[in-house]
Formats: sequence, structure tokens, C-alpha cells
Amino acid sequence: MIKVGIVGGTGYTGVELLRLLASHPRVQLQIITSRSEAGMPVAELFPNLRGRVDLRFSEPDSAALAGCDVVFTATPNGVAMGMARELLEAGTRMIDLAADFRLRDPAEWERWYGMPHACPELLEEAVYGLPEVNREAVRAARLVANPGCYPTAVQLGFLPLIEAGLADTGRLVADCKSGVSGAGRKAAVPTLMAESGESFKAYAVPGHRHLPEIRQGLALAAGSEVGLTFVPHLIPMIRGIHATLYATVADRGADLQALFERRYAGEPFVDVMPPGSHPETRTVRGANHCRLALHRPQDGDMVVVLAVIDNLVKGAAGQAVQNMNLMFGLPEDSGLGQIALLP
Ligand SMILES: NC(=O)C1=CN([C@@H]2O[C@H](COP(=O)(O)OP(=O)(O)OC[C@H]3O[C@@H](n4cnc5c(N)ncnc54)[C@H](OP(=O)(O)O)[C@@H]3O)[C@@H](O)[C@H]2O)C=CC1
Ligand SMILES: CC(=O)N[C@@H](CCC(=O)OP(=O)(O)O)C(=O)O
Repeated sequence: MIKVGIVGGTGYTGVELLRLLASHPRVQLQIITSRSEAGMPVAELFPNLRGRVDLRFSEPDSAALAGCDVVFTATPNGVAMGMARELLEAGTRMIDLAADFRLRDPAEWERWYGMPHACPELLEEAVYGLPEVNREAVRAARLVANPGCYPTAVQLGFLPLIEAGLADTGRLVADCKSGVSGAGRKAAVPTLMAESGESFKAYAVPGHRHLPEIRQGLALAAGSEVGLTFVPHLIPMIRGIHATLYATVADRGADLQALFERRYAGEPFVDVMPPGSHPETRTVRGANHCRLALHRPQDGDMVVVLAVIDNLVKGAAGQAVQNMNLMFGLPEDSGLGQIALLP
């Protein structure tokens, strides 16, 4: 059994990790940390785990965590980088759900996250955990940077067009909507029901911190810098991301449906839907899937890719478990067989 620790077990990605890992056939949950709830039984805070998780929250303690085979950090940005050296030196592998190891360039990290990087020497070693791009590197990794939620949907949607050299990479547009669980469990006025319910708004239009992460991934695929306009929106639902992606594709003869189907053939968690489909977020709610659909309205040169994921699953905890499976040589879909609930 793989001994697992979770730092930040009371947040939304933490409890989602618990939901997935509690029924994983090869995992033994060992430590779940929370500073605010230390001592409380996990199943008292989260009764959906009654009878499945028999642990109490504990204070984060590096020595105890170092006894685990792998530690998931489901903590605010900037926490994991303070623990990484010690855990890796102890031989514990690490999967960070925050952004601490996603950007290769420490200056970019400092610019977007407003703090110096605590261990820039680990940035080169960290593997960006998008399995559909980096599967082999993830298998061998000690330290995985689990991608952000928007970056997962946007990259999976754009990558086939960019890798094939078909899109004008100077003018990509990603128009994205997220449910409020994307903002985490901490109390905040913008995510109160009376503030976000029955309303809809864009935010961070001048620059969201997922912009450099998405640009970095797309530039690697394109082989050069890309121009991207990324506009996130907060939508009054709890889970889910819907990305509407626009790219100019001059080659009107290209069979894009076939291109996407070939690119994701054999991928356990990417579903290229039949031509003309309009994927719905509820079809991935609670599941680790990304569903994609392609459109070329009026047979013009503007291609529209629609991508949906659950921000807490393929956008966070599910992808983290997928990465753990790869790191430990398990079938990639172990513990990830959930089907979305309809209605
Ligand atoms: N929500 C989402 O859809 C997604 C979130 N992410 C990222 O995952 C990470 C976790 O997100 P989310 O679960 O939403 O966050 P939450 O705010 O809901 O939870 C944060 C957790 O971290 C713990 N924590 C906070 N500060 C510290 C600290 N200094 N040391 C140790 N533990 C700490 C908290 O518990 P306590 O204070 O009791 O210790 C809590 O359990 C974030 O970096 C987020 O950006 C990534 C993709 C999607
Ligand atoms: C709706 C909402 O607020 N979403 C969050 C998603 C960010 C996130 O969780 O990702 P990181 O891991 O990169 O912090 C936001 O826009 O900040």
C-alpha cells in the first residue's frame, strides 16, 4: 500500500482528495493536516467520510510527513515550497496542488505571486503534471506540480491545434467560466451566495495568475511564444469549468475532428465528443474527465473548441491522483472510475 499524507485536508481540494483516495485500492491514508482543526476526527468535519476515514486532523509536522511515500500539498500558494526540500531529502515524493512549482522561471513566479521563490533550485526538477503531455516524466518524478484548473482545460483544448502547427498562435482567445469552489473554502465576500448567486461577472481581465502558466505550456508546444487573451468569469454554480477557446486556422481543408481524435486516442480521461456537440459541465461533475468538442462556425477560419472539466477533479484532486498512479506504476485510472451524476 502507498502511504499518503495530505497537507491542507480541510480545503475543497483536500476533501476531494480524501473522497478519491478513501476508495483507492492501493492507498493507505496516513496523515491529514489542518492547523485550525487539529485533533478533530476527519469524519466529524466531513460526514460523507464516516466509516471510510478513521483519522484525526493533525498539525503539519515535517518529520511525520516524511514517513509517507507521497505527500499531497493542498495548501495556499507559497506553502509547499517551504516544505519541499525537507520532504524530498527524506525520500518522500510530493504532488503540489498549488502553483509553487508550475512556473519554470522564478522571476515569473515572483511577478505573479508576489513573493520570492523559496527553492528555485527545485523548479527545474519539478515536472508539470499534465499527463497528456508529460506522462513519462511524471512516472519518474519526485516532485510534481499539479496544473491549475483553468490551465488544464485551456491547454487540453488548444494543444492539438498548436502541436499540429494549424493555429495562429499570435492571437489565441480563452473565454472561461468557473464555479465558486474554484476560490477555495475560506470565507470571502465575492463567493457569498448573495454576491455570486443570480449574477455573472468576469474578473482579472488585465491579468490572471493562470495566464503565465497557460502561456508557458502552449509556448512549449508551439516552439515559440504565444499571444493569448485569457478572460476568467465566476459563474453561479459550485463545481465546473467551461472554456470556450478561439483560434484562427487558415487551412480550411484540415480534418480537425480526426486530428483531435488521434491526439487523444487512448487517453483515459479526455473525451473528444462527436462533431457538433456542446459539452456540459454536469457531465464531468465529480469525474476526472475533460470533454472536448470542436466547431468551425459557418466554415470560416475561426475554430471554436469547447472544453469542460470539474475544477476540483481533473482541475485539481483527480489529476493529482492520476499523477500519483503514474509515479507509483499503478494503472493510470486506479481509483478514478467515477461517473458524473446526472441530473
Ligand atoms: N479550488 C480549486 O478548484 C483549485 C484549487 N487549486 C489550488 O489548490 C490549493 C488548495 O486549494 P483549496 O482546497 O481550494 O484551498 P482552501 O483555501 O479551501 O484550503 C486550504 C487548506 O490549506 C490549509 N492551510 C492554509 N495555510 C496553511 C499553511 N500555512 N500551512 C499548512 N496548511 C495550510 C488549510 O487548513 P488550515 O488553515 O486549518 O491548516 C486548508 O485545509 C490552492 O493553492 C489552490 O490555488 C488548484 C486547482 C483548483
Ligand atoms: C473561481 C476562482 O476564484 N477560481 C480561482 C482558481 C484558481 C485556482 O484555484 O488555481 P491555483 O491553484 O492556480 O491557485 C481563481 O481565479 O483564483
